[in-house]
Amino acid sequence: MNPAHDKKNLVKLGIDMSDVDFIIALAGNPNTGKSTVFNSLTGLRQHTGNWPGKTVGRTEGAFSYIGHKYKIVDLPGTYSLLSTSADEEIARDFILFGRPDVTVIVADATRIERNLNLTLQVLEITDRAVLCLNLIDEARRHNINVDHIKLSEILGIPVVPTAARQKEGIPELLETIHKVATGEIKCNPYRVNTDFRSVAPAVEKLENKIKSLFPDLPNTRWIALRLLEGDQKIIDAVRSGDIGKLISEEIEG
Ligand SMILES: Nc1nc2c(ncn2[C@@H]2O[C@H](COP(=O)(O)OP(=O)(O)OP(=O)(O)O)[C@@H](O)[C@H]2O)c(=O)[nH]1
Ligand SMILES: [Mg+2]
Repeated sequence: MNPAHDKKNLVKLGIDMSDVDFIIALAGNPNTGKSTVFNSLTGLRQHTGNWPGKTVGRTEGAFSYIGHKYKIVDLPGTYSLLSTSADEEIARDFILFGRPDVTVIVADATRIERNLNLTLQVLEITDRAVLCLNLIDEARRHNINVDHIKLSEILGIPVVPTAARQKEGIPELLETIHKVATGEIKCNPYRVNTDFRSVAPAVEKLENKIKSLFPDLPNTRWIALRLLEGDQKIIDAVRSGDIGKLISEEIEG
């Protein structure tokens, strides 16, 4: 057992980490069934539904599986990790700084193309992820057939088809989460190629600078790429030092 999460940062983000072996995040576009998956894994009854079921902020729950204690965090629905809204920031900060042991991306099987945008963004940050291909019953009804095996090969992470409302596929999802958390399944995530010769030196230079300013910041490469893209929120956070706050407070305290 070798947890990959950043306990210090998770505590800073407000997560109670006592009695936890592994931490799981549930991310995904709005209305893909994240809270329904959360409920079926934890036995809790988070409110679900189109409206007013929308999840705001985070919700935590827990479950045990084969002797391990899991904490699972239901994140607000978001189309992107390139934050423009408070909800998107909550999801991004949790994945970026908390570094969950497994990030489960809940996707709508009837809108797979649109959902892959967030999936690829999550795979830029972490290499421990599972794609939960939810609403597979709806896809079937519309004669949409997603080749989940092929998709898994391309993405380099496990893909589990589910119909969470009917609890279909949930045991398989649980088993897969467990295998990724414990390292039994090793992911090899698809990464959009950013190693172009023309930008590589710039990325490296920026990354080194960020590392020297904020030595404990994880995912400095991701931050460097956002700076080069001109992501204003990240630029502001680096300029003001806010991006390192989470960590520097810990060092000072
Ligand atoms: N047919 C079908 N409906 C589902 C499935 N999973 C969830 N739903 C329904 O889809 C709606 C949205 O589900 P939620 O679990 O609230 O979705 P969410 O992703 O948490 O939504 P946000 O928090 O707003 O992002 C609810 O009416 C669920 O009952 C599924 O597998 N099949
Ligand atoms: Mg929800």
